[in-house]
Amino acid sequence: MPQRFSPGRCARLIVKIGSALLVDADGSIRRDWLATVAADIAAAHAAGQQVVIVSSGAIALGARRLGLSKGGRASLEDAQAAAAVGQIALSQAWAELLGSCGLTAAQILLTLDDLEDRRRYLNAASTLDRLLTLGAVPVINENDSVATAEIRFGDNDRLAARVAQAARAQGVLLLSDVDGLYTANPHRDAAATRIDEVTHIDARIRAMADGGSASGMGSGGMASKVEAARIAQAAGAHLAIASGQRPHPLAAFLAGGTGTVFVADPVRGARKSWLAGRLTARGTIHVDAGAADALARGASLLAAGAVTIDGRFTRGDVVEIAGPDGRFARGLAEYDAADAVRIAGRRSAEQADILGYAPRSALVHRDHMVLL
Ligand SMILES: Nc1ncnc2c1ncn2[C@@H]1O[C@H](COP(=O)(O)OP(=O)(O)O)[C@@H](O)[C@H]1O
Ligand SMILES: N[C@@H](CCC(=O)OP(=O)(O)O)C(=O)O
Repeated sequence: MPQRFSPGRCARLIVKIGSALLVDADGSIRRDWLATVAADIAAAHAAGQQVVIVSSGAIALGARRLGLSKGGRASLEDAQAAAAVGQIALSQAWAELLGSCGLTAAQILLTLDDLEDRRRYLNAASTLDRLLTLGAVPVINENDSVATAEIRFGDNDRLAARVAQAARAQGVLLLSDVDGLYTANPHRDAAATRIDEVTHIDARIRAMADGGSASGMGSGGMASKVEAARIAQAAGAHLAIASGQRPHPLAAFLAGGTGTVFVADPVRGARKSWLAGRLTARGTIHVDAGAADALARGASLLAAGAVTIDGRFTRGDVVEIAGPDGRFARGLAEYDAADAVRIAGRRSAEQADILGYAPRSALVHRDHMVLL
């Protein structure tokens, strides 16, 4: 295990547990195994660490109880119903198992919007902070019963990375049925080898990860873990993928077990890190090559460099910025879309006449922009 991520030293650690680990093939909770995870968390807690659990499994658990096909994922309505039934069983199991180790479980169910909207994000962050300070162990899942197709994470990997950001955690551990990122899906390619450390996620790394879930219970596959890693890195947290197949998986990893570590980027400001981790944007500003170069060197985006503008956004909304080679930055719009369209490609001197008011210094200011 690379020395740069020492999970035992993280004051705050997020541990995400996938459906395939939590739920048996017959649809029941793997209680004995889960008890060993609870014991590991209690040990970490006793050593002074604050641990947040992101627990999948509601849909898989509920599907069995409702007799739904395809693990409850045949339709959005099935998944919503299955989650409503499964989540009760899941919370009960966590409350009992953590309780028997002397810990207080605290459930939080989040939707994508709770973390994408800055005000709601700050609200969720302060709830988390308070719970951790009070010594409780937050157990988080997506609120699948009300999540809709458009407004949902759909996988708990990216949710865990966003939670790490909200909790200002130093590390995320994704426990899965596979012990890391391989050069190809190891279930399909016997020659695939595990990668120990990734500092920069590029197209080559993304191409290694399949989106499908071999167990048929999970949803994200490796692709969502790599995307989660990118969010965590940008938030200044290390992320590791490790196997949860055996009892006491957290203790095994903390003791130096194997896995793939995605090394954190240098920490940036809280707002920029929130921006980098966002999953949605209201529009896209397409810029020319000159503007793309200027932004890469740290400049603000001036209206003169904009070529076309897509989407409906208002001032302060998050927009993506795409150059000739594709999307490369994200920031807060200084104008509503309608005004942005009117001044796109125009020099500063022309803008006041077009707008009828004094133009702002940029379409997207560099203080409210991150390069991806
Ligand atoms: N490059 C890869 N390296 C490792 N596993 C991969 C890769 N590409 C795809 N996978 C698949 O990802 C699966 C883990 O994702 P998933 O089933 O969603 O797990 P979880 O329920 O833990 O989120 C592995 O079992 C494997 O089949
Ligand atoms: N929120 C869903 C889990 C979705 C999910 O990410 O599953 P997994 O890929 O197993 O971590 C549930 O509780 O069933």
